[in-house]
Amino acid sequence: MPLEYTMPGFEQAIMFGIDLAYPSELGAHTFTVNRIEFTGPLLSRANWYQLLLGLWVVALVAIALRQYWGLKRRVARDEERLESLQSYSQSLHDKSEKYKQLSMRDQLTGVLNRHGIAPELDRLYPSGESFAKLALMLIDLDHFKQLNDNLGHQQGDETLKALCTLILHNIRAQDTFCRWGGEEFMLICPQTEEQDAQALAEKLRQLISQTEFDGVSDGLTISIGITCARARESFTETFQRADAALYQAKHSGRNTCVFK
Ligand SMILES: Nc1nc2c(ncn2[C@@H]2O[C@H](COP(=O)(O)OP(=O)(O)OP(=O)(O)O)[C@@H](O)[C@H]2O)c(=O)[nH]1
Repeated sequence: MPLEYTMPGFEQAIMFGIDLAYPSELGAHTFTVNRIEFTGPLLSRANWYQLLLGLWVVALVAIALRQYWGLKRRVARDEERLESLQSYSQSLHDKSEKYKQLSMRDQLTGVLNRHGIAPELDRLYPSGESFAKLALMLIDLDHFKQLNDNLGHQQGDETLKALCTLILHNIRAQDTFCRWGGEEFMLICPQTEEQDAQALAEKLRQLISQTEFDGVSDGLTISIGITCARARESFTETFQRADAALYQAKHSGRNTCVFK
């Protein structure tokens, strides 16, 4: 051992003795160290095992914690993604509802269009045949082309809107009113007999002819073709009868109601 390490009070010094079994002569000697053994109360086999076990447990806990935090982060990320997908799907659903509603309504007057009345027709004609009493009316403005020509298309539009508002305020909640096309409208009245249908049509006809529409000085009239659905007939058959009734109303001078 180098001399400086043997100084008393030097903390890093390790001292070991060499027990020579036989006296050796003075001079240079070569020694072989076969084994170094550390001893002491802290270096017992049990302590080593405890230390290894402790390290092993610490390593296991560290791995488990790492997995746990990783999993937690992934779950939080997935939840965030799920939330954004849900809100995206909700906005798509809202938009599709909005477009569905728009596609069912006439843009000018806001009443149902042909597409919009289809669910009501499906309800009243299940499997394509009527099964309940109902009245169907076709309402057509008289000489509307003339009104357009004289007062302009814009005035024609305003008149159509006012007409729809007036009719909507004078039918029952269960009746369905729609714009069938151009200046022709359809009114479906469920659970309605011939007499009641005719009375309602006449009430509407009179109401329109007595109303002063803004900007229309000559007055406005309508013709109405009315019919009631017969048992087990198709919508087309009912419609054709109402159309024939309307044709007859037009040809008998307009501003009139005809039942067929
Ligand atoms: N302003 C306006 N006019 C429309 C609209 N849709 C259809 N029309 C017009 O309605 C008129 C319908 O003309 P016709 O089919 O000859 O009917 P009419 O003049 O009312 O004659 P009758 O039905 O026989 O009494 C046409 O001039 C169309 O341009 C609309 O949305 N706005």
